[in-house]
Amino acid sequence: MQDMEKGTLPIKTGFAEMFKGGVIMDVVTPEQAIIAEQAGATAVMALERVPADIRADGGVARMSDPKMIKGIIEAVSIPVMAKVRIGHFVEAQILQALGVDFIDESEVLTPADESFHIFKHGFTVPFVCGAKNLGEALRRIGEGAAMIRTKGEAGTGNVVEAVRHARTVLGEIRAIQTRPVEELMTVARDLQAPYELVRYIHEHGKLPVVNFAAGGVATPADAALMMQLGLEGVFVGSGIFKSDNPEKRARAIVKAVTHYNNPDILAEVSEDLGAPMTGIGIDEIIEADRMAKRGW
Ligand SMILES: O=C(CO)[C@H](O)[C@H](O)COP(=O)(O)O
Repeated sequence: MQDMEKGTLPIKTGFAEMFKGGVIMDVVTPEQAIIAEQAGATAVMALERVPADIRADGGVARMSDPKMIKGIIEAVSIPVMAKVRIGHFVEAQILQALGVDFIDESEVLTPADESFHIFKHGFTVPFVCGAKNLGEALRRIGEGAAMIRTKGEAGTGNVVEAVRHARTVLGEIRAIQTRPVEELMTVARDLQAPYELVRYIHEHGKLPVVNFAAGGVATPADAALMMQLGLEGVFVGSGIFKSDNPEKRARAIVKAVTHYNNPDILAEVSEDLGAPMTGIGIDEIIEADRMAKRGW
């Protein structure tokens, strides 16, 4: 799609701005990618299994087969993202060589490195990364992420963790704005975040990159909830293609994100969608299976 070979940080973050107000959908086949594009997705995330299936299957989840990613790139005209394991910079080199438009360094896959994330400034392709709190978001931005998303708890169809992470990040941003400037170095120390980025938050009251919701969004109401909380767009993985009527649900979620403040439209698009994916209660997940705790 876009030539990212000379991708500087402003080009990468500017590209992410184009997704604002939109829905990015996980797809596992070219056919699903076409459904997503026709429903109005602003981008697709190409992967072999949606998070609900990764969770159900267990084992090691890795970067998808390049052939499958190429098939999806050929099928659609919207940007195509794909996932690498946390810290797996060789998987990222491969995806960059394939020409994907964005890389998700994702906790949904099995981490390759427990201590170190990818040095994303070293790539021309832009990256999106998950975060549970502001410190984590700023560390990823410090490493070069051009976009942030809440981690939520992917593959559960349960929005509660995405809400928790969104409220945490946005609440921490508001708290920084109230601090006098001389306290910001201590704030940076406590958050384990780069000082210059804490200064940016203090001055602007927002992250320096686009901030999306992800992990557990399954209904139009979930998507609108994340927007009303203050996020700038939504990733939906399992919620669409693990539901009864993916075409209709995909269109409904896109409309819900566009009209997130209009309850009449939200009521209309929520009607007769067929069964949503079966969700999982967060308490039903054992600690070891929590995807959100991967990465730091
Ligand atoms: O990293 C992601 C963005 O594509 C995940 O796939 C996303 O969090 C999806 O989670 P879910 O399946 O719960 O919607």
